[in-house]
Amino acid sequence: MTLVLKDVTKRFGQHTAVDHLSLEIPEKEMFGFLGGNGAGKTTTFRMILGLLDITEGEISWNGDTINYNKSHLIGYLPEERGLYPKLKVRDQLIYLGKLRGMTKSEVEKELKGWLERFKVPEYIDKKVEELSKGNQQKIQFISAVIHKPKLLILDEPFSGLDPINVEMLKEAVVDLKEQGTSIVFSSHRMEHVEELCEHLCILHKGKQVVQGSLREIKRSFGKKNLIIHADESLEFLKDQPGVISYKALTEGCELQIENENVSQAIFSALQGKGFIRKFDLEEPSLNDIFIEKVGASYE
Ligand SMILES: Nc1ncnc2c1ncn2[C@@H]1O[C@H](COP(=O)(O)OP(=O)(O)OP(=O)(O)O)[C@@H](O)[C@H]1O
Repeated sequence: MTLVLKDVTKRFGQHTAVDHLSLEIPEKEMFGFLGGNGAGKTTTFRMILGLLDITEGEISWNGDTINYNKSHLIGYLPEERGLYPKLKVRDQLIYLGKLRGMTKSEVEKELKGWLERFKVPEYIDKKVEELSKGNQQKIQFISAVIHKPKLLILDEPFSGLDPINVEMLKEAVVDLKEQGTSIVFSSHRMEHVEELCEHLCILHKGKQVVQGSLREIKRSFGKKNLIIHADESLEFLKDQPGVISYKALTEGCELQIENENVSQAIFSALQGKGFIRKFDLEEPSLNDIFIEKVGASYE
């Protein structure tokens, strides 16, 4: 059930939106697509789903192409949310569920379960236009998963949600993954991918700049972050060999260092420099990795 992209390119006229992208997205896993505005995430999803022609390359799932409009095995939360404003939530979901091969009573049972889980059971007979944007998004998420798809593609699932709803949706996504759904999602936010995904890809201007397992990506990056809290000034550490960058914190400093051995030397250099309250060697964040690979700050 692996999703495979082989050397996939999409051009819109002269503009290359996706540039020779090759990926293997493992089954029953959560895969993260990171990238800034216009990086090519939505275009890639639309090609995976068969909603957009591929200019060059191949995409297969279980060795076959995907036709989202004809498959009840796929769920898709598009970036541009597309519910019918005048329809009641119940009627809308029954309509969409039937398109995915469900009966009315199956849809109603699943829908009630999801609305209760999202703590909005009263929305079942409300028109979509009566709901806030964030709550409409929850309904659209339900419409993407109500038929229990095997492959779920979520385009920016957390954007526009308040922190409580982000958590609620994250938990739902993790549960679906544990039940065996393969999930691919895009985000602008590194921390969401860092928290949820085993494998990821960072796109920049249509090109893949990083790809692989989160653990491997961090390990192969080599550099580490060292956080030190102390009573005395630590500015002298700026000039220690192996220190790449120094950032002063209210309680001490954060250093980017070349490798673990440098932390050993810094530990020795701190002897006799007052009371050290914290000395933590951490993996680099995805943000650090992105900045290094793309050479630009990233939000
Ligand atoms: N139908 C189209 N016609 C022409 N250009 C397009 C079309 N769709 C997308 N593009 C261009 O392709 C590039 C990639 O767009 P895409 O929507 O895939 O990016 P994205 O990573 O999803 O960005 P965002 O995070 O802003 O949604 C952009 O430069 C965009 O302008």
